[in-house]
Amino acid sequence: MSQDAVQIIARGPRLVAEAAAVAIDSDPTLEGATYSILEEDEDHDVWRIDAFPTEPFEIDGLTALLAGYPQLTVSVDKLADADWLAMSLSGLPPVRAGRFFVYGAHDTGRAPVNAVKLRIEAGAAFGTGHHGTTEGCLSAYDDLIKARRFDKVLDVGCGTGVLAIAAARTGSRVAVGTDIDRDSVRIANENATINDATARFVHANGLNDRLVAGQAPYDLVFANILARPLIGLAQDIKGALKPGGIAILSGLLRSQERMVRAAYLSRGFRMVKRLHRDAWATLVLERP
Ligand SMILES: C[S@@+](CC[C@H](N)C(=O)[O-])C[C@H]1O[C@@H](n2cnc3c(N)ncnc32)[C@H](O)[C@@H]1O
Repeated sequence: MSQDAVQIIARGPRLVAEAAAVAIDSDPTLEGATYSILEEDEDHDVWRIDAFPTEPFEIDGLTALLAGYPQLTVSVDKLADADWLAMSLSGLPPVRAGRFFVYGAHDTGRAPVNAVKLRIEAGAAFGTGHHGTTEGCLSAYDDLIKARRFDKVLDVGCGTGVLAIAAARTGSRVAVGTDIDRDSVRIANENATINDATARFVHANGLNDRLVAGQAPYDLVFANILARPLIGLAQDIKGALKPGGIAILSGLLRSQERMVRAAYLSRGFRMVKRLHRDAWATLVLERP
């Protein structure tokens, strides 16, 4: 991470903010830039993009891209400390998603008795439960396990490992995850230990790993990554699932739902459910 970490904030109407978010997703040079999009003021149609570029070329790329949307008001603020991510997470409140209660060390003792408690230390990884995509995946999963048990679960793009850990803690015998980011894999394995969960995480691109292949076929695959990789991985995810198995997909914007859905429906998947959180969509699909 560069010394001068910045936060770029862009505010404007939903359609414009969503179009800018799609443009960020489509720009291969901005693949590593983390951002979120959410509704800030429902009454006045104010949506907000928060981007956290870590390299000078990402700052330049994002600023130039957002300048192409004159209806957005853009500000670039220096963050006081290079450890901005840890700082921003340390004060976050716990999250309740279905039966799951996701909390950090600072919230120990606040968990309700009847919840499945997941203590997640994020560090530099994504997945505290606060993001609409993680929360959407956990809520969709919580709903499914009311009626069905998923013996083997795969989590593609595990981040903190929160999704596979949730599965391991609710009866899945096998819970494995992959991430292209080595720090995330380390953090996810640490979180598995903290939560006494038999989940295992490996460094891999998509499903491309011997452990992942060795445990296939799966009853359920989580993939909370971006729209483009979700489309690119459709065939691999189908190949890794049992017939009748479930894919929970997130990381896509509502505006990208149709194209992601098409990639899976064209392979015979059936749409089971979709959830919306802020601008984000979570899709639940069943393999033929
Ligand atoms: C949005 S985060 C999701 C984290 C967590 N699963 C959750 O739901 O909160 C996406 C994660 O996918 C990882 N990722 C992106 N592309 C990937 C790929 N092709 N293969 C494996 N992991 C990938 C990123 O490094 C990041 O940790």
